Amino acid sequence: MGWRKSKQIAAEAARNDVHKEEPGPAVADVQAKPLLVVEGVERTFQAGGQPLHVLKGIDMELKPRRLVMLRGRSGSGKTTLLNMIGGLDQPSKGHIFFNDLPFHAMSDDQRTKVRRKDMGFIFQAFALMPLLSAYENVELSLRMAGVPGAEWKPRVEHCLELVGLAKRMHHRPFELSGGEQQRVAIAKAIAHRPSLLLADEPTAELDSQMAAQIMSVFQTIIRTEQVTICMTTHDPTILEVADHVYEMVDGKFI
Ligand SMILES: Nc1ncnc2c1ncn2[C@@H]1O[C@H](COP(=O)(O)OP(=O)(O)OP(=O)(O)O)[C@@H](O)[C@H]1O
Repeated sequence: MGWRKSKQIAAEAARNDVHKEEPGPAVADVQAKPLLVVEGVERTFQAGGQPLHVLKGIDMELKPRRLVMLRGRSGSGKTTLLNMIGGLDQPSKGHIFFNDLPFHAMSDDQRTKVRRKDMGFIFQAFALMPLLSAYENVELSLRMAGVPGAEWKPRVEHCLELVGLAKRMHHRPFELSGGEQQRVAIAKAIAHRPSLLLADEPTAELDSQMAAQIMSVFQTIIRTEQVTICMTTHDPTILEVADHVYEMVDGKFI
């Protein structure tokens, strides 16, 4: 359901349905506290001795269990913003709150701890270990997240099933298609149960059919794993599955 649509339904329910004791899911969803808040964020780099203003005052929020897309031309600042949301970089000005934690004021180490526990990342190039099977790749991320060994097997199998690769879990990346490799990367990114998944152009290397499969997997994991997804894209054909699209032009949303 689109963001606007769920908002409309929530407003209507609030107006008409005064007898209901419990709010319906749409109402609960709209009222949910944001997982992430970005306020007046600016980012300036020094390039060739000159300041380069890449982000020029960004405000946004990510509500739980939403699929949010950042769209914009190459160089408009999407990756810079995604890095900031993921705590990989800090704003020159403005505030970022993740789960109420002030990312803009925290040290690298503090942000790294939060990121390892509560965030997952997916990139354009699938970032898998080439000599490890799909299973071993996902298991590795649990090992690195410090998840107890007894939980690995059921969790790895569950995540690979969720992305539709139960039958291919012992294949290595070169034995899988690009779309399948990206699905392993998704299983790897969600294995430690993050609340936020950040994806930088996750469909850029894929044909339209594989891209549609990735978007369908994203919709599944939002529902079943209660994750929020924020992704960048150039691809106009996948925008329709987004709950909300932020359009970026030259470091600002329009
Ligand atoms: N560390 C840095 N130092 C200097 N300039 C940078 C740095 N990181 C990004 N930039 C510049 O900021 C601008 C925005 O880059 P960014 O990667 O955020 O754009 P984008 O919208 O993600 O582009 P694409 O779609 O091509 O990935 C570019 O002009 C880039 O060269």
